[in-house]
Order: sequence, then C-alpha cells, then structure tokens
Amino acid sequence: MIKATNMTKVFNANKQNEIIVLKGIDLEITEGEFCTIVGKSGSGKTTLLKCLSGLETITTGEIVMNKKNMVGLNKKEVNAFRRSDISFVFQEYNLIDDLTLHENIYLEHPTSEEIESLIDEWDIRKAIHLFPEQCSGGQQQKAAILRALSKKAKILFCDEPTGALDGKSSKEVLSVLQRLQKSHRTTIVLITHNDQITHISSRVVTIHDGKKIKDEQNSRVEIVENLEW
Ligand SMILES: Nc1ncnc2c1ncn2[C@@H]1O[C@H](COP(=O)(O)OP(=O)(O)OP(=O)(O)O)[C@@H](O)[C@H]1O
Repeated sequence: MIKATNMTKVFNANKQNEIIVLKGIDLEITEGEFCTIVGKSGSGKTTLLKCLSGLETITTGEIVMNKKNMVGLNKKEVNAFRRSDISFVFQEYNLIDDLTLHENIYLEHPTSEEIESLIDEWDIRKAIHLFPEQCSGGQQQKAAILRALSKKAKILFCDEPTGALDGKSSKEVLSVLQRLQKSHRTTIVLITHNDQITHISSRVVTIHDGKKIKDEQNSRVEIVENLEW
C-alpha cells in the first residue's frame, strides 16, 4: 500500500547548511498494518513520516501509495491525494490559534456522533470552546487527534501522538487507534519514544542516522488495555 524505495531527503541541497536526513530508505507498509517508528532524537523519524505522507517532497527515490506513484504527481495532485486518503497527527499539534478546539476538530469535516462521544470519553468537553492557548498540552493533543480522526482517512500518520498525555489518557487514545486498525483496517504509522507503544503495533521499524537499521514483526501484539503504564 505504501512503498518507499531508496528514499533520500536532503535539506538545503548544495548550500553550506546542506543536511542529508534520509539516506536511502526502503520501506513497505501494507494495508491495515500498525507500524511504529522508533529511533533516537534527530535520527530522521519525523522527516520520514512527512515524506511518506507527501508533506515533504523527497530528494531521490520513489514512493508508491495505493498504486499511485507520488513522485510523478504535481503539488496539486499530491495535496488532493493527501486530502482524501491521509490524516496526519503532528508532534506540535498544529492547531489553528484563532479557532476553538471544536472549530479545529471540525474544520474540514462535519460533526459526527463518533467524535462527539470521544470528546466526552477523553474528557475535553469543558475545553471544547476554548482557544488552543487557553488549553493544556494534553487537551490540544487530543483535539489534534480528533481532527485527524474526523477525516476517516485510510492511512493515519501520527508523530508522537501521546507525548503530552499521562498514562490513562495515552491508553484511551491508543485504544481508539487500535480499534480503528482492527475494525476499519486503517493503516497506522506512528512515531514513538515509548517502548510500551511498540507492543501494540504489529511491526517496529528502527531509524538511526537516516537509515533503517531494524525492521521487525511483532508476533505478540498486546491489546492496549493490557499495557501497564
Ligand atoms: N525543514 C528542515 N530544514 C532543515 N533541516 C531539517 C528540517 N527538518 C528537519 N531537519 C533536520 O533533520 C534532522 C532530523 O530531524 P527529524 O525531526 O526528522 O528527527 P526525529 O528523529 O523526528 O527527531 P525527534 O525524535 O527529536 O522528533 C535534524 O537534524 C533536523 O534538524
């Protein structure tokens, strides 16, 4: 479903501050897979996710997504594809400052019962009409995840989606992601620094210095409720 071949990413190419971040990555992710990406800070994980999702262009190599060669598409076509098939949860939330959490969540998609009940389950109802700067990091992160979920995309890219959440909230959020993967066959590619989260994924890819150094299937996928936080 997502196939990257010999993908490289260079920022500021041919300039003094050139930095080669991805150094020839091959990665194939199948439909319905829950893949976690791990690796040290600065190893290139976010860049990898942004390249796979079309948010960043790659420098060389190829990305084929749902049989579509992303490299051959112009910016407009990439955006159209992203809009219909891909959701992205950003590490820094990327909420719009002058919209309330509610407006952010439903910016592009109609209100839904599913999202409304998650607003209650995740205990952010009291903050729903506040602006991001009036909310805690955890409330903002939950809103950012709900915005991504409201799209009902087939592929969900998440960059540290529980970084601002305590154990209980992390489990609530991850349990929804696991449910989506199981019941809707949503493909999930998720960056984490938390070992616990790798246990609920079916595959763990390790990035080191811009290269994929490990790619392991997890034969004993845990259900979120069983994780000890
Ligand atoms: N737009 C950019 N321009 C220049 N350099 C960049 C850009 N984006 C990322 N980098 C550089 O790429 C390298 C990898 O960054 P990236 O955010 O992908 O790492 P990461 O593994 O996700 O780190 P972390 O775990 O801390 O989030 C870093 O040295 C970073 O400074």
